Amino acid sequence: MTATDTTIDVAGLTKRYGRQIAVRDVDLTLRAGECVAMVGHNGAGKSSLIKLMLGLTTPTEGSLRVLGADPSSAAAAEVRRRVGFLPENVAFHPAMTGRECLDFYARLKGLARAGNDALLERVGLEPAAAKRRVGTYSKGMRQRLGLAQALLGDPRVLFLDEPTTGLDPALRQGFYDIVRERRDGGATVLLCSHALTELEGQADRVVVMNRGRKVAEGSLSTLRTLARLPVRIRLTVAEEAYGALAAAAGGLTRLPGGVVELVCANDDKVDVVRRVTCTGVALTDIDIVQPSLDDMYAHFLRQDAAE
Ligand SMILES: Nc1ncnc2c1ncn2[C@@H]1O[C@H](COP(=O)(O)OP(=O)(O)OP(=O)(O)O)[C@@H](O)[C@H]1O
Repeated sequence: MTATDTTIDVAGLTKRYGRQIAVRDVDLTLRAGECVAMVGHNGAGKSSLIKLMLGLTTPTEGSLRVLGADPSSAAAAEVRRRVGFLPENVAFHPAMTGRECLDFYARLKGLARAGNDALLERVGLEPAAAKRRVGTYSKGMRQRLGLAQALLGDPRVLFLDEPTTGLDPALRQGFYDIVRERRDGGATVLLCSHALTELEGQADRVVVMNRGRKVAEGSLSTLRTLARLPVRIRLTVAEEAYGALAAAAGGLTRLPGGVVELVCANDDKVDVVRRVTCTGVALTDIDIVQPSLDDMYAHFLRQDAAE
């Protein structure tokens, strides 16, 4: 990884609205070819940070570079053409067709309209749908059009704010397929979401925000190591074996379906499994459940509150 891979560089960034501090002293570096998820409660500062990166607002303190330029400066006009943004509540003129909307945004970005049909098809809006007025679109179709708008001009930086809210699982999957395609093509993707479980497997890195501050950052495995949350070992065994298991591995919790759960530190899991198998009890199944992104998120918020 070289310095030229850096697409977004944020240092000591603070944004105040009067007495309200929306973003507090945030440092963040994003690189080409990575998908980063920013998670946080309502009011954590995610949208404020994206607005700063888009150049829609200016920092109160700190510095910010997007593709090498200050995004709010006049000099960043060219940079803005290489940035795509899908806002949380995307809205288009209901009387315009999907195709007309996309052509309109292409003109705003100073782009040719030639590739727009292909782009609409890529996001799943077939020609018949693209000819319909947006007012007749379902939520999923509006969101697909929003994504097509964000992808105009093959942006090097893509901001997606709550992109999958209200989409069914199949649409969400299709959405993430496109995100992965862009990331693999070298774009930086920053996506904000409350839907933590669906981010597992999608994001290379997670940034946890709380009350305007960045409280944790890293890949899921890094966050797991930092959080040091226990793992759950779930065993399916006959009921008469419970006593032997409890003696070998400590306290256990009974779950439905003949399953018992043992909780231990991640570093101890191999040892616990060894002790369990040494008891000689007949195991029908074994499952090791790592802490979810939801668990880690809750942990970092608790830690931040305690500090
Ligand atoms: N224009 C503004 N004027 C005053 N306060 C603002 C403004 N924009 C945001 N804030 C405040 O800054 C804080 C951070 O808000 P922000 O919208 O960035 O959070 P968020 O993490 O995006 O939340 P959500 O998930 O609800 O979109 C909140 O307390 C909010 O009320």
